[in-house]
Amino acid sequence: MRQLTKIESTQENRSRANDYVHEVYELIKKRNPDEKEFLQATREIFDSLRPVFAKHPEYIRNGILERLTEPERIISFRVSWEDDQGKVHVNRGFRVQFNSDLGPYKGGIRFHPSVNTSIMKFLAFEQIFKNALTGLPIGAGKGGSDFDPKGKSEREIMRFTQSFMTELSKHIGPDVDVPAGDIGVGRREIGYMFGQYNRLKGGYEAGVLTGKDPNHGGSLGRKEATGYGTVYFVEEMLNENSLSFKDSKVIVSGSGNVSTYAIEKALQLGATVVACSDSGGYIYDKNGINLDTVKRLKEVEQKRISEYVKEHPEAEYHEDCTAIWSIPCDIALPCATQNEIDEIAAHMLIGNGLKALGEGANMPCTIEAITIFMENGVLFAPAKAANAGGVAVSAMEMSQNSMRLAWTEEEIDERLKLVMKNIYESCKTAADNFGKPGNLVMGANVAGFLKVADAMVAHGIR
Ligand SMILES: NC(=O)c1ccc[n+]([C@@H]2O[C@H](COP(=O)([O-])OP(=O)(O)OC[C@H]3O[C@@H](n4cnc5c(N)ncnc54)[C@H](O)[C@@H]3O)[C@@H](O)[C@H]2O)c1
Repeated sequence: MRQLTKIESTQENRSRANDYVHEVYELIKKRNPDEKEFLQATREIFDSLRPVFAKHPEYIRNGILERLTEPERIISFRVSWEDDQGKVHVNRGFRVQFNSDLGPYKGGIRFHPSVNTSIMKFLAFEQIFKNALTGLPIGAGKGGSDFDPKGKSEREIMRFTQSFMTELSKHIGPDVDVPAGDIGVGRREIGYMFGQYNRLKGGYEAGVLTGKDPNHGGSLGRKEATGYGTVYFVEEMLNENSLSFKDSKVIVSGSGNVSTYAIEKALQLGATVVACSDSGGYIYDKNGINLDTVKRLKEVEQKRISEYVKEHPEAEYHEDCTAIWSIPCDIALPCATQNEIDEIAAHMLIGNGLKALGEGANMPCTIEAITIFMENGVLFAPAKAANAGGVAVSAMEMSQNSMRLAWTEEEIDERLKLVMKNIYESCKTAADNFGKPGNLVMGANVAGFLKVADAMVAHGIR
């Protein structure tokens, strides 16, 4: 009889959890009908959380999901600036301060014409779980502008960035909100933002931004952290399954910050990277691409990846960047942008023998593509976990700034490796505990959620 009551109550909890998740998702859809990327990000998380609510009804009582999916604050502002010809332009700036239960808001700034409220919200929402997974004291935010840096002069970029920071500076601070870079925002833009912030505040607040130049308050190893961290995480996953990067054929999309250092680490671990891309197209070299050339073209000369074949005629250039996924490989590392791998790309990769995929970019695979990978036994490292190395080293930069000291590159790399290993273990354990062994998508969502949900319960309803 007692046994029966227990089973009934378990079933009751399960159905209450399903109803709760369904109701909250319907509410979010109704409230944000046009935000397709944000809805995609929430749906992907919600699917993982049903067993958590069945086991922990206290999260339902505390309205965790309703609160967790509504940003604490969204700031939207005008950014006016003058081009080199004296013409006035107006862009829109954003900062989404999503959740501060684990620390000051933390997350990058993106400059890209596609930036809108939905993209900012999806990125800031994902950041909640990612930052929680690092185990470091950071909340979650994201910001940016629909400004397109492509084709702009150095001075135009500086004027725009200063104008952007003039407004943003009212809403951030070392203990409030600490932005970093993302697409279109690298060390140069962070430098201009940092200069403008300090000018406006009349002081030197080293901890207000991360991703700074290591010669001026930045951390060694930050530039490399996301790409290296992704490869460290994927290597953990491969080793667990008696595989490794050594002698593997790898494709990395993009040729920006994350891609470059994912390529570098994969090469160091003995892989051959046969292709990379930019938004114009991709290069393919069956013998392995030359990273020095990619770095010079992208980091120094700011040129298109198509220029690569002028120096390496043995390589091929193709204009459609999405066709990069038609090249056979053992490991795919999408490191460019959201939704770059859909069902068609997933089927092509699997047909060509893909064994593992690590998401270096944020949400690079559609939900349908993820399902296809999992159903076909591809080892899958989700972005929230795999690309958390960047924000982890950003948090280390905050620590160094507070202590007014600098750790060595070796110290940072050791800490990064440890963080990525711990994230892998937390994801694996959470997946085991909630009945989906080996499912790192579920593991990452659940492990990140538990950390932030417990803090939200502890901090009361607000
Ligand atoms: N920079 C970080 O520390 C960090 C941390 C975590 C996650 N991310 C995520 O990683 C991704 C890349 O960020 P980044 O900092 O390297 O930006 P970046 O601007 O340095 O590089 C982006 C690269 O992607 C290319 N690209 C853009 N759209 C493309 C497309 N449709 N197909 C192929 N290539 C395309 C660009 O040409 C560029 O080479 C983003 O999703 C970002 O949110 C970045």
